[in-house]
Amino acid sequence: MSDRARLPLPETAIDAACDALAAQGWAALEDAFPPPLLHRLRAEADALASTGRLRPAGIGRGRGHQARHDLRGDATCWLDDPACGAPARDFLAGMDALLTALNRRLLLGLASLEAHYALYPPGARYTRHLDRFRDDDSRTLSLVLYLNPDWRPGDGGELRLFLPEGERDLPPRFGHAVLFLSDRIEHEVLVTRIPRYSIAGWFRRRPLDPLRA
Ligand SMILES: O=C(O)CCC(=O)C(=O)O
Ligand SMILES: [Fe+2]
Repeated sequence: MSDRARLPLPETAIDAACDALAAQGWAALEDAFPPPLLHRLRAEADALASTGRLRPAGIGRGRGHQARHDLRGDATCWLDDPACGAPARDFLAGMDALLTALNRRLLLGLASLEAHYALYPPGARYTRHLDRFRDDDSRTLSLVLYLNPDWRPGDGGELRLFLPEGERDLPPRFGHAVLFLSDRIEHEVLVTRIPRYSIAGWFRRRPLDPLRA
């Protein structure tokens, strides 16, 4: 079966994710993505890394943007960059279907997804933060998909969620994904000991005042 035929994600996985999002503000999606697509995404991320297309990320937005490698050590490339090809397009097309399903079930009013490949080199981390910018509240639902076939316990790079009941560490295992409410769930990427690959994305609502966005 082609990747396209296996996307959107299985209805059962989407239903379970919506239930978890409504109940607790976050959801793990384990093994919902087709492995051939995951391997193509990882190959594209490797190619971007080896051709210098991944750029050091920063924190904040617009004039508040700063490079702070002590706080955030990943390098990124947006999936709509001309350097990205069919794997990124197939992923984005599948996520369009997920967006529609999320809107139908949870009435979130999501309008678009922005997503980037991210590579955290050994020693990198991303300290505790919320994904919503102070001056832009359109990021609504965060999505992270992990692309690390060789990850083993002890390699680090877990995503730590700060939840009312305590901390929860999610390993960046190949094909695992997590969704969480961007304005609600504080999180942190623990120091990784291996190169850690992912796609991080944000489903956005239309800004309330598009002229100011
Ligand atoms: O890669 C992850 O697990 C989370 C990344 C993250 O928090 C971000 O890019 O805002
Ligand atoms: Fe984040």
